[in-house]
Amino acid sequence: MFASRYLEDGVAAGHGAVLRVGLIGHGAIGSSVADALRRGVVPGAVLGGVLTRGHTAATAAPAATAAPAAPTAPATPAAPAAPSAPARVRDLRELLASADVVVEAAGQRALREHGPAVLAAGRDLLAVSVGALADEALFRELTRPAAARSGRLLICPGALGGLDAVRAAALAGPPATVRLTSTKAPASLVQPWMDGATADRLRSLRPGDEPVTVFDGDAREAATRFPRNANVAATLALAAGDRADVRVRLVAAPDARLTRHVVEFAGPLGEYRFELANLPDPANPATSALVAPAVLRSLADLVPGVAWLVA
Ligand SMILES: NC(=O)C1=CN([C@@H]2O[C@H](COP(=O)(O)OP(=O)(O)OC[C@H]3O[C@@H](n4cnc5c(N)ncnc54)[C@H](OP(=O)(O)O)[C@@H]3O)[C@@H](O)[C@H]2O)C=CC1
Ligand SMILES: O=C([O-])CC(=O)C(=O)O
Repeated sequence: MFASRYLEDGVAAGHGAVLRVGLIGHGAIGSSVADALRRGVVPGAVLGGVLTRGHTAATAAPAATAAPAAPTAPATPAAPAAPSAPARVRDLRELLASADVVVEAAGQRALREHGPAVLAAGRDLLAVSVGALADEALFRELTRPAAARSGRLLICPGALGGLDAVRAAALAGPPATVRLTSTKAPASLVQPWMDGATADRLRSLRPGDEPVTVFDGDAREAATRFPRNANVAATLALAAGDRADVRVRLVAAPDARLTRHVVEFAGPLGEYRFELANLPDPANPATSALVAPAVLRSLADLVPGVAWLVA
């Protein structure tokens, strides 16, 4: 259904059967996604525009009008990167004009700030900063019945995996246990609200020191208190049927070369355990390098005319 809408829009706008992607954020995730789209890694998807606040040095290039999506055939993944500046837009209005789907990869505040307007404009919104949905009011606003507007909120699995099985099993009945244990390098877990002693303790952990549990509680609180670390907790809770009782433990591990997420799920059909050990993104070690490809995978599912999927 949505695919044919993109197809018709694209053809009507003279862009051919392409999916134009608008990006909010051009940091570790956004810049990788933008580069991959330019290289044609997702056949049928093109970069429409990129919106940032221009606060971060690496993303503070002067604003320029976004180029409209070109109707060219997508390159193969092996094609060399197109050396071009991001298709920078000045504001959300300009981004919406250049996009069929908008990807939020900019932080929980950005999802709060732009999410409602994206959906109201009839664009689908692929959210990465899923922890923002721990705010009940925002969740209700972004998930109002589709009849009220045509855009849909799509949740990117991001750094997690196994959510297909969790979603499927949760449809069979409420799970008895849903647990997430995330282990990261200590510096990535330091938060502005922590007292000086706690922050200093985390920063001073050295290889060989014992891991330190920095949080043990529910998914909503985890996502709120660790907005750059525990979006995955909110994602798991939603996949398990919007459960309030998902237990989350965040561990600072001085020896952690990889960011580890362990999902444990027990439901009426069985028990599952998924463990992901992700390389951190070199541009932002708090973010797993898997997240940008996860966005690309989600976008690939939205391209019109796709013949087969592992959905
Ligand atoms: N679901 C998951 O598995 C994961 C989710 N995340 C989420 O993704 C977010 C982005 O991660 P990452 O790319 O590593 O972060 P970075 O800090 O590397 O990049 C953030 C980008 O967003 C831009 N930005 C920030 N606020 C706004 C805004 N209000 N409007 C427009 N642009 C904005 C920044 O530019 P500027 O400052 O110039 O505006 C920058 O380009 C994280 O904050 C986290 O919420 C991260 C990892 C995993
Ligand atoms: O990238 C990760 O491993 C997870 C993460 O930061 C988040 O969920 O916010």
